[in-house]
Amino acid sequence: MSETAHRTRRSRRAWGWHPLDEAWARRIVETAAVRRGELVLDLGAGLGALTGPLLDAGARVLAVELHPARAEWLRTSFAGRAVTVVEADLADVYWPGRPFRVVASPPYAGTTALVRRLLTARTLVAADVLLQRSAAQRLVAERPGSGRWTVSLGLPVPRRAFSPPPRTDSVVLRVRRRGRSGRPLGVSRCAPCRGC
Ligand SMILES: C[S@@+](CC[C@H](N)C(=O)[O-])C[C@H]1O[C@@H](n2cnc3c(N)ncnc32)[C@H](O)[C@@H]1O
Repeated sequence: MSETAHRTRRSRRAWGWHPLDEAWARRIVETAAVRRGELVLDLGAGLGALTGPLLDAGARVLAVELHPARAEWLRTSFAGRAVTVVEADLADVYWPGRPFRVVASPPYAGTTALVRRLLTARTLVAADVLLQRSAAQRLVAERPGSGRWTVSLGLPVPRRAFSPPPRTDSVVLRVRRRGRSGRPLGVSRCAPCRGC
């Protein structure tokens, strides 16, 4: 195999993903109940499957994407809208100094470390992160963040929500900061069901 072909195969594996269906992306954003004007980080924004619905919900979005062509696509596609595109590695991102939320479908490799790091952010209010079900279940069992957070399984996202369908089911990991009373703070209830 030529060096170029080898590089292309490697980069396909490293960058490839199963794009999220538009209707499911909208459902994830709707379930997160983002409020108008909130600062929301889309970590691993890809081609903006979640960025678009977040902007439509009135959020100010910080979209982080490492792949240069995807970052450029985001800049062009959402030009003039309330989005800042940051071409950077998630491992190097500093969390904002003001209150923020996360609604994201990050790369599955390294999501557990990402969520753990996220929970150290003083200004994080809430996070809705699409993960492989098994990784999300492990995080819920681990209860990271020393009691400052409620970490639970949210919206189940079936394989058919992606094309092509991946091998495993996914779920939105739902993270909410606890208030003094122990109840989740600062986010309205899940919009569609009003009770989860
Ligand atoms: C699972 S895809 C999700 C894309 C998009 N959010 C969606 O739902 O369709 C993850 C994205 O993260 C990007 N990515 C991979 N590693 C990254 C890293 N270390 N830092 C930032 N972005 C990364 C990939 O280029 C890809 O676009």
